[in-house]
Amino acid sequence: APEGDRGPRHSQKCLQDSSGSMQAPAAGAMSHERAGCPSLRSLTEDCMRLNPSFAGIALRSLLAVDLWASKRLGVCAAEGSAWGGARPLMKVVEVSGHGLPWLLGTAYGLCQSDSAATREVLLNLLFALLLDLVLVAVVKGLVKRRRPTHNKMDMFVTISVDKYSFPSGHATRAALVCRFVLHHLVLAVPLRVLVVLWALIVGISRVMLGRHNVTDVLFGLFLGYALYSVVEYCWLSPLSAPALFALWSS
Ligand SMILES: CC(C)=CCC/C(C)=C/CC/C(C)=C/CC/C(C)=C/COP(=O)(O)O
Repeated sequence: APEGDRGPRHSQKCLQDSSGSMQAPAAGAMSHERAGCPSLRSLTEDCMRLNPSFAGIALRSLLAVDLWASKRLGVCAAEGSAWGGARPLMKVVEVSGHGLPWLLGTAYGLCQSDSAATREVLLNLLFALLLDLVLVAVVKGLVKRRRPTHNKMDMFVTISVDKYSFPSGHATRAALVCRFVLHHLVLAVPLRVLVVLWALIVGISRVMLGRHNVTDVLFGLFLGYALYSVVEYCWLSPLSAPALFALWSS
């Protein structure tokens, strides 16, 4: 009979010795395999494949919904897509959340600032942006999730791990910068609302451009939000990092 038709009775027979009693699996496994019977381990693996856990089913279902929704929401993924006309605008939003302008702008501000308080804030922002870049690169390298198939790889300056999509680096940066700015800049309420809207639009634009799946962006926003707490915890000051501040005070 084919492998799949043998069923539990076959498995049970294989685990019994000639006297009909059940054998300890480790002792019997080798001889049973030699006799053409699957080992207990391969039976357990087959069983897990046929009967996956609830968590496994939930994860697969979530990923299926994620792929389906991301494909439908990727309305600016190409010029010919449903909202292809909005693609240039989405690409401007993309540049506004890119790492390079943020890093260069912060470094420039740091070199130009002549107040100790501004320098402290900008140094911590630079530290936060670099930490974010490293963290996202590590997670992308570990998870290795491919970008959606409908994404056109025409992004402005990327590094090698940016071929992967989990998590969205733009989303982590947007959430991190948003929290940072709201905590350290005194802004009028309409401006504070604008900062939050900018972060959300950066996240949404990643899916609309077809760069990311929805879960990449949601996790990215969460990671950036959480990373700000780490930055606050490790806050660099002339007391905690005197050598670093000495670089700019001379
Ligand atoms: C310290 C200074 C001033 C410069 C550091 C230079 C440096 C290492 C720059 C790298 C910036 C860069 C290329 C970031 C990648 C941004 C990017 C394309 C992320 C991908 O975002 P995603 O949302 O598509 O995941």
